[in-house]
Amino acid sequence: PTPDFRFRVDATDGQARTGAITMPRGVVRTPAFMPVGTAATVKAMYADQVRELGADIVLGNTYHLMLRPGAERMARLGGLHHFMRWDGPILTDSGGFQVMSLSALRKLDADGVTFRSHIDGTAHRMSPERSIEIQGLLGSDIQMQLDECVRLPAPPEAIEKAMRLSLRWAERCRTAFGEQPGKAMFGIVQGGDVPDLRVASARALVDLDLKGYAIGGLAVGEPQAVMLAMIETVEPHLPAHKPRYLMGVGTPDDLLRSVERGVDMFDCVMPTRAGRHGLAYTRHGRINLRNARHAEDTRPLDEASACPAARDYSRAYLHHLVRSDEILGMMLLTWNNLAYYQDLMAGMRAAIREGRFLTFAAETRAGWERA
Ligand SMILES: CNc1nc2cc3c(cc2[nH]1)N=C(N)NC3
Repeated sequence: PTPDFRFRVDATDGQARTGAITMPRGVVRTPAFMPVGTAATVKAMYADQVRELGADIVLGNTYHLMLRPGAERMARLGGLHHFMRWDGPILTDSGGFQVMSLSALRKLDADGVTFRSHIDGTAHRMSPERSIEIQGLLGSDIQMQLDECVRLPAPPEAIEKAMRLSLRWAERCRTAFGEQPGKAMFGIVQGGDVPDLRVASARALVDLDLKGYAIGGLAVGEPQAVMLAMIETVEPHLPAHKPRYLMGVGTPDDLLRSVERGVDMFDCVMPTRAGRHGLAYTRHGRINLRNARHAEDTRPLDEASACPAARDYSRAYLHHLVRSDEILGMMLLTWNNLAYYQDLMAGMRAAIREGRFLTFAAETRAGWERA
């Protein structure tokens, strides 16, 4: 690991790229999938298991951690890495999206957002500066700017207003972040589903010379085609030598199609949340273990997997655990799903290196038909 934050592209295959981000806390192989660790835990997983299944970096949430246990308290306790026993890099979201999607009674102004906690109703204030301060107190390695996320569909004027506010907040976050060797602050491209606004946002953020660029305001219920069109609109305006991070994405198919279009980093609650609801992602496709057809199926989810949850337990047993609402069912399916996501990312990285990405994607999709 190096004293600074560095991104390198090792190989490309069309728009797809594979490489690595090196930081003092470790190396992140790209394309990378970041398991979501919202409340200082990747739900139902030990940190060691998350590492063993191949994740190099996890995501934490400013919004949740500032409410509980509190940013200053987390700092007193030694920071998020020590607290949750994860010694690799951590990326933290800024709270912009969570305030809009989780908090009650929020009031947004040019200076920030005032909101009430969804946990206990207490009032809180988040400004660009406070978001960066909190992410610093948590010990975050990659910090996200505070942005304003509009829910789609929305009138173009509202989308433009939010995009311009987010740009002003990006500048304030960059000033507040200052120079922190080994750490990074990423901007977030906004602009909804309006191509011209997306391009204007991307170009203005690139002028700020940030260390990485997220594409935000997507994966909020829009059709996959719209999401892919926005990536294609923005990608040519982002520097090739800096990471691109698509926030909140996605299904295995979303990942394949987004990597194909030049995205390097992802986070999504899909594999962990689906696991808790009895859904297994496998190379044969998605399997709902609650379904009675599994009641006497002695096969494992995937006998070829290196993950014990996929290889060593019968579908009948997993079906029983899910039907019985047993905690072990959530644990094993979360483990399986995260392992499958990491295997998919590793497969993409190898395929890009060997110049066979499109073949890999086609073969992967073909495998899903046999769930
Ligand atoms: C689940 N979909 C999703 N879209 C997102 C979009 C954003 C985000 C988180 C998301 N999650 N965080 C931000 N700070 N801004 C944009």
